[in-house]
Amino acid sequence: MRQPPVTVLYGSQTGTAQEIAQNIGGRARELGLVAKVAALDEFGLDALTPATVPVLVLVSSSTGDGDPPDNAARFYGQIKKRGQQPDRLKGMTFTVLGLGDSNYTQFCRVPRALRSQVLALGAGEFHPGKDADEVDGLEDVVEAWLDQMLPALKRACLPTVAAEAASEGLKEPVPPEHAASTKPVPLPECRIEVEWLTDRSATQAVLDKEAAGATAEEVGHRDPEGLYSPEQPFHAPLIAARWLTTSAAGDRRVLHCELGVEGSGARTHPGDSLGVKPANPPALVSALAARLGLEASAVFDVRPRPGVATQHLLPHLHTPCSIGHALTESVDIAAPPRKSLLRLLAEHCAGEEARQTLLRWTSRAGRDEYAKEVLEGRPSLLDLLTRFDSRPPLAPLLDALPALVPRLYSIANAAVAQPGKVAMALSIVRFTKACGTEHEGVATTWLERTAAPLLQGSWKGTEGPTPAVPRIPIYFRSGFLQDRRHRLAAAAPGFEAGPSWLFFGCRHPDQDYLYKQELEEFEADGTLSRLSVAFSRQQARKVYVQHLVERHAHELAALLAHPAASIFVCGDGASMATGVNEALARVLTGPGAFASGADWKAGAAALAAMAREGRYVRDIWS
Ligand SMILES: Cc1cc2nc3c(=O)[nH]c(=O)nc-3n(C[C@H](O)[C@H](O)[C@H](O)COP(=O)(O)O)c2cc1C
Repeated sequence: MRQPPVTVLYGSQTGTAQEIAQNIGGRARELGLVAKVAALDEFGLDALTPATVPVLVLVSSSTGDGDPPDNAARFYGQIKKRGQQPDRLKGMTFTVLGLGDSNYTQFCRVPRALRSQVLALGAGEFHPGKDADEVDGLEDVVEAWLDQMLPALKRACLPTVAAEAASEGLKEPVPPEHAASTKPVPLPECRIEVEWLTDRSATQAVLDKEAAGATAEEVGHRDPEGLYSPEQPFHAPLIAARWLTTSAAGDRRVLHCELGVEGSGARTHPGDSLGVKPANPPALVSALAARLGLEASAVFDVRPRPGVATQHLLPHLHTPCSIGHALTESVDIAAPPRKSLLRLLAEHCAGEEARQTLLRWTSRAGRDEYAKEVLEGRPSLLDLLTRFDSRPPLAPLLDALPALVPRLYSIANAAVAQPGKVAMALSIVRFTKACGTEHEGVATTWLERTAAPLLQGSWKGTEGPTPAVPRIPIYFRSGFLQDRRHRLAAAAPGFEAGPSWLFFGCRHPDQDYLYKQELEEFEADGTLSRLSVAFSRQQARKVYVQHLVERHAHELAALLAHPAASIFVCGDGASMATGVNEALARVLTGPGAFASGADWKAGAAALAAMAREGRYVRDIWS
């Protein structure tokens, strides 16, 4: 009897789930199984049948506010549609690994929904799923789950007749790989072949189309509902830009950009965000193409390798396209390379020592080295190719590189106050890495370059470059305030608004007090009942917003006792949101919790209840 194949499908916004899925595929192959790996949208719901996919492993993250990653959005929308045949997936056996972050209100919403839909359609589980939380650190949890899941996967793949005979030998799970294992991650399977276009006129037509940029039809695209996507964005002109920080703020530079959205049909709300599709820095693109020995103007197409039957393979590549275009617009070349990519580089190193180093970094024993050299050191793909003298071929490289995905920015104004435009504030990311080269944040430096004529005062008219602006709802702080001001002005006579208190944090009043003028106006005209600003670097001791929350614990507790009281937190998820969460939990535990250091579990439960009721909303990033 033929062995059933394993299908590993992933939904991944920033590449973590993709990396884990590739790793599962590789390890399944090492166990002698036939495994294929694809993004959920590459594979497509139509192809998901018990006959084609008898054994399924799903790995997915969530993005936005519990939304599906871009490469899973179509599949997710389809599988959640009502009216599907209830036993469509009967006979399929599956498991789900969810990746999430419990700082988000909708923890693991997408993997959980995928699991319940696949179950509802009649499939059964061969192994219990797992929700892995960034807060606990993904690696240990995922590795422990894999150690248990892989033997179960092998058992699930035994043909039924053979299963009975062999089950004796497999009763004991395959022993977990030892933490100190020096075994490198498996080499990712390359699913594509590259075909170079040699016909001159066909090549020229592709280059001309790329040089012309978005067509009039694309620029003119309007959705009647105001709904846009990375594939069909609304092309918004950049109409204004200014710095929100002074030169005294040193390396902290925050840029305010305004985009025209007149006629888009979009109705943005406080808390919504913008997705902006950036382009990689031109200098990095040319240097990378040169290092790989490729002409930026060479045009290629891709086709699946024999045996790879995936519906929409690498849809982000938009082939046929030029090398320059693919490296600029389609793949993420600036992110720290994942282990599967390092494994590929190791295969194509000139020297054995370099190869061994890279292989070690991908193994469990080399985990600390990987963390130090790659996660902390942040070398780009180019840095590593240069350092290790590696030259991988184009096809596996394109298959291994994550897609260049839109970056999300909270909307910094309110549609009700400023109809027809959306604003965003972004910190420019640029620093020198341990290896000595510069790291440029892809989207922020691209927006800075795009806004340069406005910043230098050399702007003519309002026609400008056209960043893509899909509508992705999450929360934003300043939008909330402007919205409140207008709601108050428009309120019926006698309407009494409750109090509003903003805790705002920055470094120094003269350097990075973002939107100072607007916030002070809000306080003066009563939009805000109270404004408390923490300047972390104005005095010797660091003061952050969570310290102000603690300082005002009694007054805050009284306000939050109101059954309609709401808390909105926006900003850095790594330290601010965690610190504020703890401070608020203490506030809600009751007076004296700060002074006595009492256990604040009761406060944490009260916060969780507020989150469930939509009264504790966090828009955070790290
Ligand atoms: C902008 C953004 C929004 C996120 N939203 C959620 C969410 O709503 N729920 C959740 O559990 N995790 C959320 N996360 C956490 C990711 O799911 C988690 O970091 C995951 O490991 C990312 O995997 P990926 O790289 O495959 O996308 C979010 C992360 C980011 C950056």
